[in-house]
Amino acid sequence: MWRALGTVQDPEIRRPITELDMVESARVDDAGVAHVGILLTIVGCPAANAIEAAVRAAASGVEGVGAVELTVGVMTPAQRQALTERLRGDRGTREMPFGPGTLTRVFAVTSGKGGVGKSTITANLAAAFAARGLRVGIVDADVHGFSIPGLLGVGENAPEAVRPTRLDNMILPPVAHGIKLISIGMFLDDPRAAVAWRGPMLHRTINQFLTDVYFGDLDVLLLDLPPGTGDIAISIGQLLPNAEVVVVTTPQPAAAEVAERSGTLAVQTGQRIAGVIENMAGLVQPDGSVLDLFGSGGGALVAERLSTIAKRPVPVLASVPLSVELRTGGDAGVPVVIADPESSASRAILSAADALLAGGRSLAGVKLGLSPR
Ligand SMILES: Nc1ncnc2c1ncn2[C@@H]1O[C@H](COP(=O)(O)OP(=O)(O)OP(=O)(O)O)[C@@H](O)[C@H]1O
Repeated sequence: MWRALGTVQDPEIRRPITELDMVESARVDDAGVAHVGILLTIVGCPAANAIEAAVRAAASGVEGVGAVELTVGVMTPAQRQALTERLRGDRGTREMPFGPGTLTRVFAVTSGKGGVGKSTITANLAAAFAARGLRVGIVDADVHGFSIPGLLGVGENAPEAVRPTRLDNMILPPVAHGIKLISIGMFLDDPRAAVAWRGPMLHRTINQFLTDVYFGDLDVLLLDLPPGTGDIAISIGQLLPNAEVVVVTTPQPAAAEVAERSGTLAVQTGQRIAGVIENMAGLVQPDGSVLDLFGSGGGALVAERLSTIAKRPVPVLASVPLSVELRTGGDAGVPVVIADPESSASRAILSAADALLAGGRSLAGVKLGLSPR
């Protein structure tokens, strides 16, 4: 029975419920009735129905079990605190786990100006990493123009709950398409309201996202930065000097200069520029001809200039074409990389993700900060 219950994962924490002290009791009586008591983390846990159904299914699959009697309780504050301490593991009470020394690859996706598809690329890169079997998280740091929840289908019109669960001072991020995500949009009473915060407040919010949100052990963390070189980009530079920066630009040569500035800031804060992704490149038309709506060469130009600034070669990771599928996938909350992995946009993004993984930094000397089970 215990083994069967061990196959049930908490959908938000993504660990077996048997490891989270969520199974209070489990026994099978002589009549073949399984008596299972589970403890939810909080009252009104959004995952309650899913957990109950999974527990029932797992218990009834055990040999000799004819019926399942399930009792559902809620953890006491002390049990909850023990759980959050355990989840934080050896990282101590409120330490930020993604700074220098982390085993997680941290990519900050930036652009010189808005509307170049930075958020669309971030969501699709995350989906590409998840498709490669990696554990992926996204911090939507574009607090003034948050769009990641919508792009991954947890926007205001989506069926899933968009309010993250809170376990005392730990925040459990919603999971969409296997990606854990957190966004300022999830904390606003009115997601349409403008966020009018200044630097210190933004800095605190990003710091809190990185510290109090339980991402668990991630292989990759992506940050969707606001366009330009504002307060958030500087905060991320200070908090995560180990982050690798991905610069998104259009093929328009005139856009190259502004994109270059974002890369320059990264170099100044000691971050490594992982590469450039050119987005909105030539549109293949029904007759097979290519329409360069936004010109061409912008990606190569930015990469060349950033190579000079960084004093090391900065590659163009991919050139993603203008694509109706990419746009409609974003509108529908299903990244094109998942919906149509064979489309030309998907192939370009998947190859960019592979190039990013291949260009990994050395882990020599990095402390193994894995959470205990
Ligand atoms: N390659 C592409 N082909 C077609 N449409 C695209 C492409 N890339 C992005 N788009 C569309 O362009 C619009 C802007 O994209 P997105 O919101 O990702 O840009 P952004 O750079 O993150 O903007 P901001 O930083 O201002 O939030 C969206 O409607 C998106 O669907």
